[in-house]
Amino acid sequence: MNVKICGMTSLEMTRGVIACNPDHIGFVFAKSRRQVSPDTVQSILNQLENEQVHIPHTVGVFANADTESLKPVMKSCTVQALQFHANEQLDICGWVKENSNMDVWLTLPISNVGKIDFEDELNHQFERLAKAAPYIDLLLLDTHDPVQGGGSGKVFQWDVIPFYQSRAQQLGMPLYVAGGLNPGNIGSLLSGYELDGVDVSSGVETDGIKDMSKVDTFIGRVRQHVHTRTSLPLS
Ligand SMILES: O=C(O)c1ccccc1N[C@@H]1O[C@H](COP(=O)(O)O)[C@@H](O)[C@H]1O
Repeated sequence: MNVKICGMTSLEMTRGVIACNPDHIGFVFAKSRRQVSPDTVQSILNQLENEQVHIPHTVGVFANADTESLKPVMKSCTVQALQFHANEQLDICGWVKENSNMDVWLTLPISNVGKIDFEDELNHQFERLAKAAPYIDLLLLDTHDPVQGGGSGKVFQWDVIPFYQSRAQQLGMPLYVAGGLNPGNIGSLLSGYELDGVDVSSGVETDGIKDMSKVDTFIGRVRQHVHTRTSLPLS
């Protein structure tokens, strides 16, 4: 069971989050109040390397990305995975693999729709990603957010998770869950579902800034639910 803490915006915040021992940290390149530039991220990573801090697997987060928007990150930043939200065109997954050695994480947006619509949505999503599947390393479920594509702090109806788990397993892809997680609801998510990983941003913040006490409690609760699966895409 892996845990990603997303939305680092400063050196001090990144240092504090890393001290809580997450498996992945995320930097948001999408338009968001958490948006950071590739140069800022690289300067944070360089400084931590100079301090000999052990840096976890790093993920860059995009929404509605096109290849032009990826180029500055691929050129000047050493994040190890790119996470795509709200991408209409999935050719971008193959393009990343042809042009870098970065992992590709694809987010599937979950709307809180009724059961019949949900089955249509599920089929549509997996038909759409079939062609790009060879280039995708990991699937992430997040609450559909029509405005910025993710990071809304809202929970989706978790009872759809097993349907996505079985499709992800058929494709041999790990499945992570995000969307409105926090120290108060993570225990109930993990008691109900055996996941490969979880991802959080808003729920470990106070007044829009990462709150190390919440980060530490969240990660501690995830660690209580450690499973034995080990073959996950940590570079
Ligand atoms: O965090 C953001 O600002 C963001 C912006 C645009 C797309 C994705 C974003 N973050 C990702 O959203 C999910 C859920 O976050 P939350 O815990 O509900 O706030 C997570 O995967 C973040 O990486």
